[in-house]
Amino acid sequence: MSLLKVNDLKVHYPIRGGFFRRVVDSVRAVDGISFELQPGETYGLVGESGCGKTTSGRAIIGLNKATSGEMLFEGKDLAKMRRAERRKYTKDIQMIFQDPYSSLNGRKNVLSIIAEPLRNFERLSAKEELIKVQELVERVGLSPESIYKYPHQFSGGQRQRIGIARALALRPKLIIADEPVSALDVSVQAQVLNFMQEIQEDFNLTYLFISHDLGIIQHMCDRIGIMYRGRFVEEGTADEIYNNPQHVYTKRLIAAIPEMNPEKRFEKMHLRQAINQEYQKEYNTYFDKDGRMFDLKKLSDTHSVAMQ
Ligand SMILES: Nc1ncnc2c1ncn2[C@@H]1O[C@H](COP(=O)(O)OP(=O)(O)OP(=O)(O)O)[C@@H](O)[C@H]1O
Repeated sequence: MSLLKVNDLKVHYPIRGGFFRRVVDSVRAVDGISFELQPGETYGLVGESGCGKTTSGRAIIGLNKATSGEMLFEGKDLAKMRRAERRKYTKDIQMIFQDPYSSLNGRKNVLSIIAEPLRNFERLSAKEELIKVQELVERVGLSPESIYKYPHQFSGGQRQRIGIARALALRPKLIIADEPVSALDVSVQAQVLNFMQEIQEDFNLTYLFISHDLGIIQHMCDRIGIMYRGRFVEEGTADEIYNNPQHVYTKRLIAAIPEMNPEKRFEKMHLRQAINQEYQKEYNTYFDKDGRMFDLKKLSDTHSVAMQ
């Protein structure tokens, strides 16, 4: 059984207007996406800013309400659960946020920050709690004395490690990582990503990895869903997406990855021009007469694309 099965998920934000602030329209942030996460895999959600990646992650963890659709976690629909029932799953699904500084309470020391989820869910004595927090802090590569320090006393990479320790405290099954390294220096990004891969094995974690950066997604993910305006345009294994992209939008995203090798830059510029021409010439293959994406069509067991 898949760990998480998302079925036709929609999240629409109401737009209110007029004197009575009535709902006059809605933003279709997520407009019918479906995907599954298998235990132990890393699934990447990728797309440009505003395509609905964060909203999808927040709906799964319960920070945004789903307008419709299913989110089956180990077969149980999170979307239909009441608050109290859903709380049980808070232990199993945790989130790591983009900006480790604003997601950690600056007035609390590391001990309180990491102990907070434990206090909410486990009845530990002060000593047991201290031991557990110390183990977690060491596991994420920080010194034992770190627990008495405050977030501003750490570097960005270290703060993200504190966020990870906090997410790990309840031994979750699924971690939703929303742009976990975008706020970090490039030199630190690789360290944090490699560390996330290391703990994935140790803690048996499944990741839903959200990023606009295809380079990072390629490094981290087994399978990838490409989002565009609240919908999927393509889904496949990392290899299928990178080496055999089918949708013009996926091709565009891949061609936009900066080329480090100066000899290949010219080649890449030509590729981008060719894709732009394809976009104009073949528009009807990818979008219907109202400019909407088609539904995903299966090309193989693992590869699907939204084409006519
Ligand atoms: N609370 C909200 N109320 C109204 N519209 C919202 C709200 N949050 C997000 N949106 C809109 O929903 C759409 C999707 O936003 P979302 O943040 O999920 O995208 P994203 O792909 O994660 O982008 P980014 O990488 O910039 O965070 C955008 O058009 C955004 O403006």
